[in-house]
Amino acid sequence: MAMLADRFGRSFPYLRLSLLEACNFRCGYCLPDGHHAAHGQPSLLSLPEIERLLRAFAALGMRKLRLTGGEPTLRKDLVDVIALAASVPEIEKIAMTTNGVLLRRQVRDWRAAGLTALNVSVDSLDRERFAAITGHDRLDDILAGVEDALGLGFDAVKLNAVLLRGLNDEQLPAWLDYLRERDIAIRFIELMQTGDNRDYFERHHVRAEALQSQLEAAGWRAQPRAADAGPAIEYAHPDYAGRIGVIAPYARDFCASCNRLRVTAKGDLRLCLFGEIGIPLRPLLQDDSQHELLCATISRQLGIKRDAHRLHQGQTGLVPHLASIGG
Ligand SMILES: Nc1nc2c(ncn2[C@@H]2O[C@H](COP(=O)(O)OP(=O)(O)OP(=O)(O)O)[C@@H](O)[C@H]2O)c(=O)[nH]1
Ligand SMILES: C[S@@+](CC[C@H](N)C(=O)[O-])C[C@H]1O[C@@H](n2cnc3c(N)ncnc32)[C@H](O)[C@@H]1O
Ligand code: SF4
Ligand code: SF4
Repeated sequence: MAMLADRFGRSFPYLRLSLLEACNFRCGYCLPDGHHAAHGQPSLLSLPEIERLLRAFAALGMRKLRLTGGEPTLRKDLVDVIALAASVPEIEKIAMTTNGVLLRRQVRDWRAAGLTALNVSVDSLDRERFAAITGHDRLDDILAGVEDALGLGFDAVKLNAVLLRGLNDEQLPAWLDYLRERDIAIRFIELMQTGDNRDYFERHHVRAEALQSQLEAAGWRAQPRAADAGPAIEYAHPDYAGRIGVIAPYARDFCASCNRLRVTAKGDLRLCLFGEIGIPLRPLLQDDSQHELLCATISRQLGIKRDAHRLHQGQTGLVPHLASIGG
């Protein structure tokens, strides 16, 4: 079967699957008022639907799956979802992005079910700042869960912090202390505008380039990217066990290395994080006999994937907030 490719020569080994839109946090840039269930919301994809979806993407060359949300760990059958993904032979990497609140209690179960990599969002190492940004005073618990995860033999454990002017953009020294002895990556993400966060964006957006120059001046060196890697440019330094990544979506040519597709919790294919259309796949996930049609539908849609987002023009596409698609 043909591998997924688009008009711009890009291929797509990486699928980001959102397991649900709900979240238990209230990050100021994402869900400042918390999650509110929409009336008449369709039920989440069932395990058989997820299995058909993963088998189709795997047949089309997907080798890395990321589970995301909302908060993916709120899904009651998460361990079954991970085990199901692990049973698809072509899928080599099963990663998840989480706010980390359930790490301490559940990370061993996720690892045992087959999770191979973990990204945890930690916007600040300062307890009060963390609570102010996320709406929850849970930093200590989350960091303890990260320590647990580091002992479980994951291929990678990474942290994510959204760079926020005036809230956490002067905390590099604390991060450097944290990274000195730990084999972990912290990735600083440039805040992205979405449909709902315009005022917050205007107040707190800060370009990531200044941080990159600062790192380079201090002897951090950019590392080569793997073909299935996410969008971070990762830097290493001989004096530190950990690494620093920078995700700079407003940088020139950011989208040239796009290698990922998304499926929402309702089963819509999204060709871009900031795309204008959702292609409903759920009707094609109802029976194993639909496999070929499902694969052909996904492949065909790649023909209309755009070269890049239009964030510089303030076009944020369908997403009201990144919890609605999984980032
Ligand atoms: N604009 C844009 N942002 C992205 C894209 N992929 C990931 N991000 C953002 O990068 C941040 C970190 O994403 P993660 O869920 O940790 O995934 P990742 O960076 O692909 O992770 P790795 O596979 O470990 O490199 C989130 O804020 C995402 O929204 C993308 O295709 N476009
Ligand atoms: C949408 S969350 C979903 C997974 C999980 N709830 C979490 O926070 O890790 C995925 C990632 O997107 C990031 N994110 C959310 N909104 C963002 C925005 N407007 N700009 C940049 N990153 C954002 C979060 O910090 C998180 O690292
Ligand atoms: S960034 Fe993640 S944890 Fe924060 S509100 Fe959005 S979905 Fe929830
Ligand atoms: S913004 Fe769209 S095109 Fe650009 S890297 Fe992200 S998903 Fe790919």
